Amino acid sequence: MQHKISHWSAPAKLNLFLYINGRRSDGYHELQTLFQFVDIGDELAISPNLSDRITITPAIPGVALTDNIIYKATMALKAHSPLPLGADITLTKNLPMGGGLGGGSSDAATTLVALNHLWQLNLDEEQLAAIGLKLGADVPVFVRGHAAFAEGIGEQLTSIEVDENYYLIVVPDSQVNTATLFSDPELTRNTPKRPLNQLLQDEWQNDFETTVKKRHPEVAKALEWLLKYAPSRLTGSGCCVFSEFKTKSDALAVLAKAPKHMQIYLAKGLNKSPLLYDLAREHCMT
Ligand SMILES: C[C@@](CO)(OP(=O)(O)O)[C@H](O)COP(=O)(O)OP(=O)(O)OC[C@H]1O[C@@H](n2ccc(N)nc2=O)[C@H](O)[C@@H]1O
Ligand SMILES: Nc1ncnc2c1ncn2[C@@H]1O[C@H](COP(=O)(O)OP(=O)(O)O)[C@@H](O)[C@H]1O
Repeated sequence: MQHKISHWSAPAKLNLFLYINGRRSDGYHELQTLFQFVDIGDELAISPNLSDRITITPAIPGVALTDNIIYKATMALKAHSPLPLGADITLTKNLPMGGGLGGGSSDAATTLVALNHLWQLNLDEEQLAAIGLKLGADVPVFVRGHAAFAEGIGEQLTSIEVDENYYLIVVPDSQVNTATLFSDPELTRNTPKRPLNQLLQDEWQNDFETTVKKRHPEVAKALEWLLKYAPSRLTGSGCCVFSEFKTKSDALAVLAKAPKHMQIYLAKGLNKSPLLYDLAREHCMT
C-alpha cells in the first residue's frame, strides 16, 4: 500500500424540492426530494497506511473524533477487511455544519469511496451505498454521485438530469437540528406522493420551510431578502436558503447587492459529483 497523499472532493448538495409524505413506524419519514450537487464543498486529503489507526486533522470543534461521521465511515469500511487498515485524513471544512448542505454526509461518502479505492477493498457502489445508508439517510446519493430524485427515507434513488443553474446560497446565523425538526408537532408531514413527471412540472417547494421560518427568524429574514430577486427556498432541513438563476451574471448582480454581514456563496449546480472525477483520476494513476 502506497502511503502517498491523494485529494478528494466532498461537494455540497441542494434539495431542489422536498416533500414529507408520512411517518414510518420506526419514526423515520417518507420523503420525495430532488438532490443536485453544487461546486462548493469540503476537501479531504488522505494517506492510507497499515497502522490500524485513523487520524483526522484538524479536529472539528465540538465534535469528538469518534462522533465525526468520517471516523464512523472508516470504521464501517475497516470491518470489511482482516488487515490493520489505517489512514491519516486532513479535512478542509468549508461547509457550514447542520446547514442542510449535506457536508457531513458528503464527507462520509467521500471517505467510503476514497478508502475503498486506496485500501483496495473492491466493494461495489451498491455495497458502499448500503454502508453509507447506515451512517445517514443522505449518504447514498453522495456515494453514487449523480443528481437524483429520492424516495423512501432518501435511499431509493433515480438518477436525473436537471438544469445546472447558478445559485446564491445564504447561511443564516442559526442552526437547525434535523431530528428536533422532524419531531416538531407543527411540521407538514402528509403531502400526497406525486409521480416524478408531475413533481418536475409543479412549483418546487420544501415542506420544512414554514416551520423552520417560524422557529428561526434569521432564516425567514434571509429568504425574504432573496425572494426580492429570484425564486428561493430552504434546502434540506435548513437552515441554508438558496435562490436560482439561469446565468452567472444574473447571480453576480444580486450577489453585489448582498449586505456586508451576510454569509453568501455563489455556486453552480452539478448533475455529476466532482468525487466521480477524483475517483476516475485515481484509477488512471494506479
Ligand atoms: C431531510 C434531509 C434532506 O436531505 O435533511 P438534511 O440533513 O439534508 O438537512 C435528510 O434526508 C436528512 O438526512 P441525514 O442528515 O443523513 O439524517 P439522518 O442522520 O439519517 O437522521 C437524523 C434524524 O432525522 C430524522 N429523519 C431523518 C431522515 C428521514 N427520512 N426521516 C427522519 O425522521 C430521524 O429522527 C433521524 O434520527
Ligand atoms: N465530518 C462532519 N462534518 C460535519 N458535521 C459532522 C461531521 N461529523 C459529525 N458531524 C455532526 O453532524 C451534524 C450535521 O452535519 P451536516 O451534515 O453538516 O448537516 P446537514 O446534513 O444539515 O448539512 C453536525 O452538526 C455535527 O454535529
